[in-house]
Amino acid sequence: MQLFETVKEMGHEQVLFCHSKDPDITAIIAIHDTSLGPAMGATRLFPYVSEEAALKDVLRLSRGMTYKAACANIPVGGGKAVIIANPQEKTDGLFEAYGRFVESLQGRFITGQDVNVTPQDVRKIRRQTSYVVGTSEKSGGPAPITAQGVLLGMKAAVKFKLGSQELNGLKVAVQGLGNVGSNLCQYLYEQGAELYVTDVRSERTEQMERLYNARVVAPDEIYALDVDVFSPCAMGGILNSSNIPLIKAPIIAGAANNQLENEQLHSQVLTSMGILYCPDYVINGGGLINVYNEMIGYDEVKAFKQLHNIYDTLLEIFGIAQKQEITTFAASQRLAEERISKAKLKAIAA
Ligand SMILES: NC(=O)C1=CN([C@@H]2O[C@H](COP(=O)(O)OP(=O)(O)OC[C@H]3O[C@@H](n4cnc5c(N)ncnc54)[C@H](O)[C@@H]3O)[C@@H](O)[C@H]2O)C=CC1
Ligand SMILES: O=C(O)CCC(=O)C(=O)O
Repeated sequence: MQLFETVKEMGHEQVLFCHSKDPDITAIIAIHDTSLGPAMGATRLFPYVSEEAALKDVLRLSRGMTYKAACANIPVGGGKAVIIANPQEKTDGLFEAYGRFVESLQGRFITGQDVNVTPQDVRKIRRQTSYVVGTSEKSGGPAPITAQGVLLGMKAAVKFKLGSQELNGLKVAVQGLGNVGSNLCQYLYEQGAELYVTDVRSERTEQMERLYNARVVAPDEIYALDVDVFSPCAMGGILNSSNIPLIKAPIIAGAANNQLENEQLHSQVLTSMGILYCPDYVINGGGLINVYNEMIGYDEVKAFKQLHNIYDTLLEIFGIAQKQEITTFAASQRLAEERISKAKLKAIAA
């Protein structure tokens, strides 16, 4: 990867490569855009197969956060961080050392919990820096509200595609039953949806089967199910040229960040197949909305009002895409870029 060429093209302001010897830690913090406010984005811990894979992930995730904030109308910028490590090897020292790197940015980057990082881990990061969110008992952590946002987005998509926002009796396939996916299963069950689930961890699938009468399928069987909605809630890059042709669901509405392996190509393929794709950074904005509200002084009513915008924003995006004959991904990008430009102009004028 040509690093400077890539960051210029993607629009990043700063990429910080973090290393300490004792404890041994390797992490990357990417700040995409701070023109609307400090960069917010959670920290992911993952045993990446290569440094390039970690870098690619953090660059895409941080850019997605800029668009996510704009679509959610939240005055913050986009950032994200990845710690390259095995989840089995997490230590207090690792999170404390990472916290010192976050502190060194003096509030340009504010972080929280993503894949393989728990609220308890975030408390360890907080020992070294105050620039963390998602530890408040008051707001309940970002995952349940992210799942609520996905549910709202799914209702918008079902209304647009099938004519009614009713989820009762619809078949929904959920991939990934972690913090977000398991909450989503609960809400879908409460709405009367029929659940099909998969995870690489059998204890998670067993729990969903027991609690919500979900039908369990193998990880590679989830794509081809004859369902109404496919909800990817595991890792990114899971919609690619080999599995998209298998998808029968007319709607894709899930929480995972960076679902499309190749955004331009795969959003086009989905559109040509008549599949309505909910852009990930719009439908999964609930976590950001939650931690932002936590940062400014948590007010549940205000947070839920902002969360409900996900429904309207998605309907607006679907409308733009239909009218302009573009993909929903391109429509969301347009909407976000317009909002960012307007906010920048307003800031200059003030
Ligand atoms: N936690 C939050 O509030 C937010 C999360 N997201 C995104 O949503 C996704 C899920 O986040 P969390 O639930 O917090 O993560 P998590 O780590 O708690 O859950 C992910 C689950 O996916 C499973 N999984 C991994 N690979 C799989 C595969 N190939 N097939 C089936 N299952 C697989 C894992 O075993 C795990 O149970 C991530 O992409 C994250 O970036 C986005 C916005 C906010
Ligand atoms: O939890 C956070 O810090 C912000 C939310 C986030 O990172 C995400 O939506 O991916």
